[in-house]
Amino acid sequence: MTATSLHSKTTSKQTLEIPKLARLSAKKLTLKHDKTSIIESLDVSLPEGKVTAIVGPNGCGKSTLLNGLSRVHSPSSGIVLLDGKDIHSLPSKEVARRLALLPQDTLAPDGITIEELIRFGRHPHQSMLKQWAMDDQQAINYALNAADLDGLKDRLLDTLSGGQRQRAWIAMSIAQETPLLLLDEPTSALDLGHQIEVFELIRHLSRQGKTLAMVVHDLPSACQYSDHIIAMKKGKIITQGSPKDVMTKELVRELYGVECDLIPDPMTGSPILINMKRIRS
Ligand SMILES: Nc1ncnc2c1ncn2[C@@H]1O[C@H](COP(=O)(O)OP(=O)(O)OP(=O)(O)O)[C@@H](O)[C@H]1O
Repeated sequence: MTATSLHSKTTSKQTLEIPKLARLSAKKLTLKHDKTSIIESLDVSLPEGKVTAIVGPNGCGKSTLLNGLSRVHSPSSGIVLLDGKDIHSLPSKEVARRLALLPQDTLAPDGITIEELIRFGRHPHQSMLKQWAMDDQQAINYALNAADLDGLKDRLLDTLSGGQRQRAWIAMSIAQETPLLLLDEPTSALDLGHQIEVFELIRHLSRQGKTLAMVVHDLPSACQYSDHIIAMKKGKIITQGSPKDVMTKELVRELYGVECDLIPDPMTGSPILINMKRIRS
């Protein structure tokens, strides 16, 4: 692991074609587990070309929402629109060319290497008419490099540490080269250095035109690395907007039962949380 950030590495090496924007939104979306509504009649839209952080306490429905938006979870009512069309009416491959989801729980076949895992990300780009080509290998090399995995590409996935495995899955999502990328806690297993690299990569991808949404527990990172925050509680969006506008002492207390002070980052103006103290268990 080098101290070089992914951002600087990805800008200094091969650059892939900038993908077109894709729009993802939901109207009156209701998602249930068993017969219980987790998300009810929710309207949401991801700002194009921006990083959205979805925050909120455990169990409030963040993963359920991400799974609903990526059509892993079918709505009980309401609609998810991908570029204006009902996502459930679109062919799977077409969706997979526009939208990649990195779920919280991942499962890979036994005995595959990192590079083989990342190759799965190219599947939506293959067809009878388009076999494996140079752009596929380029996308894999880019993803390996972006996730700091060049030296590990031939290692078996099940021999890796949790953080290395998480980076391999992030690389697979990047190799899919979709304009929309949804990431469920992408840095949960990563050390501080790799967390920063992944957040910088996410920001870098948004600067290339991609639309990203990530579920994040770490509020300071959500404020620092997102353009837009969606704050959820009990299956509802209680507020959303830029970190500067949204992040208040009152919000932190309401979401997490934590008192804190907020000071502006001297460089970016985004809020920094200090003096955090739990006020109820
Ligand atoms: N497969 C399932 N079957 C039944 N209930 C589920 C299932 N998955 C999630 N739930 C319930 O749905 C609610 C929302 O879960 P979800 O995973 O979306 O929350 P979350 O905000 O992502 O939580 P966390 O921060 O802990 O990951 C929780 O009450 C959870 O227990």
